[in-house]
Amino acid sequence: MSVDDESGAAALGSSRPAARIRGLRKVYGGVVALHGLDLDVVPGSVVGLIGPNGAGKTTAVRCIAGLLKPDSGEVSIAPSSTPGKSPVAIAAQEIELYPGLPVEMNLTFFSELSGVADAERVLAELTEELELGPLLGKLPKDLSIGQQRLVHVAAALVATPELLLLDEPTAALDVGARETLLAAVARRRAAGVAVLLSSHQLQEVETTCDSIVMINHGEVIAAGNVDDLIGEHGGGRIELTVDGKVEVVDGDDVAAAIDQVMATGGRLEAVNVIKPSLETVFMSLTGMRSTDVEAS
Ligand SMILES: Nc1ncnc2c1ncn2[C@@H]1O[C@H](COP(=O)(O)OP(=O)(O)OP(=O)(O)O)[C@@H](O)[C@H]1O
Repeated sequence: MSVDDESGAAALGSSRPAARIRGLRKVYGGVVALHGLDLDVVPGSVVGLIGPNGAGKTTAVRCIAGLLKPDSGEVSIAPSSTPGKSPVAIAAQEIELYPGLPVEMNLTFFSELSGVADAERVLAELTEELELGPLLGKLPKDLSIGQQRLVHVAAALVATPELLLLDEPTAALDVGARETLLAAVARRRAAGVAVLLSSHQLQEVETTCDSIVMINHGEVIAAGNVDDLIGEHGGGRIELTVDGKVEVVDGDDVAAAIDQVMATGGRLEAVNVIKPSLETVFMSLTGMRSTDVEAS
């Protein structure tokens, strides 16, 4: 990773990417995890990084954060435009908290590590924003997995980064905590932070992200504005279960789909109508079914 040495003063409010990724390639032994990823994340936007299990999302996020060395390619991170803020912070997929420190000390430690200005105020605001108050005195082992995840993401937010990398930040969060966290992400976007959000939760990606990069087997299979992609690839589909087998019919005409599938006989057990959405884009481009997507 390189942090550009030009002044970052123009980064906020400009279209200059906070992260500029070109030709990112990573091979593990014989497995090519990334074939040459191109990606920009501009200030004040949230880019969703989506793809099936093993697509290469975590590899990409870790390479961008500088935690993993790519085999080739360029990762440029814009320097911080504001003294006391970090250029980049990551909430990695694996929860990383110091087991011997209560939550408050963990967060204080991470804010000191990043050299954030006015750490006490930042921590107090974050505690209120993410409703962390009841957790502050507890050790990580005494938290639920969802609570640990929230504190783990908070440890990235205390760095007040200008580029925020989030790898499955809402995994294991309940509905309330998920909404609280996504609202915090939206506030940072509004404040000019560039966010890269990797997630399997396509509904939250659809509502939270301005654009997406969809990868499969380490290659980009779609990229762009969420609404444009839904318009282009997200036609509705109908899944009909006949004698335990799922048949997929494209379109939104349920009666015609039933007629088509029942023409060959069999017992109709279930009909699942899927409206155009990021999920239908995902299914159309990866060949997955809705049940696969729910399980992923
Ligand atoms: N340390 C490793 N050693 C060998 N292969 C690895 C390693 N880490 C990842 N891989 C492989 O690289 C590919 C991409 O993995 P990666 O974890 O980046 O995918 P992902 O999209 O984040 O998956 P998931 O959605 O399941 O978290 C997979 O084929 C995976 O098996």
